[in-house]
Amino acid sequence: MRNITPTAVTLSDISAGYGQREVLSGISARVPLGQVSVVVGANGAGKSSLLNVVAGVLRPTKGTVTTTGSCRPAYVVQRSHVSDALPVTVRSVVAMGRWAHRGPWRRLRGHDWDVVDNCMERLGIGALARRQLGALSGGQRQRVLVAQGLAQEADVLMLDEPAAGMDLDARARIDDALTVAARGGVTVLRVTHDLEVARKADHCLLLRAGRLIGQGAPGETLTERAVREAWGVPELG
Ligand SMILES: Nc1ncnc2c1ncn2[C@@H]1O[C@H](COP(=O)(O)OP(=O)(O)OP(=O)(O)O)[C@@H](O)[C@H]1O
Repeated sequence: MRNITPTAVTLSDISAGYGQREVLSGISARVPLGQVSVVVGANGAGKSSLLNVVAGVLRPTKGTVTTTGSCRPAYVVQRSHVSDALPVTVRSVVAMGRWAHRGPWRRLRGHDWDVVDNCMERLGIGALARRQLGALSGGQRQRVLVAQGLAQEADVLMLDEPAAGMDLDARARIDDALTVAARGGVTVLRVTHDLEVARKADHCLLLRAGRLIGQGAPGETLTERAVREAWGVPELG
């Protein structure tokens, strides 16, 4: 008998879009508790939109999102959504992640700073602690945002292409940090168009043109045929 992990988030027959344009249609899927799940597919397939529906940022026109048990969310945006001019240090940005526990502008306690420093170490940005966010490279900045997400110690951590444009070392750091978080009980849901990342996840949701064409363990879901279909590549011969 297969061992089915409990579900953290259930999507039932979700449709969503922008204005009159529907970009997600009839999506029913589950996000398993305490695992790393990926939303994978080609450009424009609707990955970010689906993440936004789960995060409650984009309201579905049809269907429901239900969560099980404790479900405090954290959402890590893409670095391009953060202003270069923000006059704050790296450590302060990561510390903002603790507002989820202490409330905004409240004095952080010793434990909060331990979490902040630990999250920076996990992402390999400890040495950047006193630098201004705006003075960092794109890849460094993205790691700061992931550290901020981890510092929230959320139940469900959602990330939109957290490793986009990064070098191998930074990507490995992010992968490891997310895996460790999941092993600690956090439900991780990340968007990626990188098949290598998707194959290493515990669970994947494969999208094509706004529809779910597969879900489950990557080994079973990301077959050559399914990948060809998702990327619109015709079969040879
Ligand atoms: N704010 C918006 N307003 C209007 N249309 C949008 C908006 N955001 C996304 N779309 C459209 O919705 C569709 C799905 O976009 P989405 O960003 O969800 O896809 P994606 O799979 O994450 O793409 P990518 O890999 O290129 O980031 C696209 O056709 C896109 O043009």
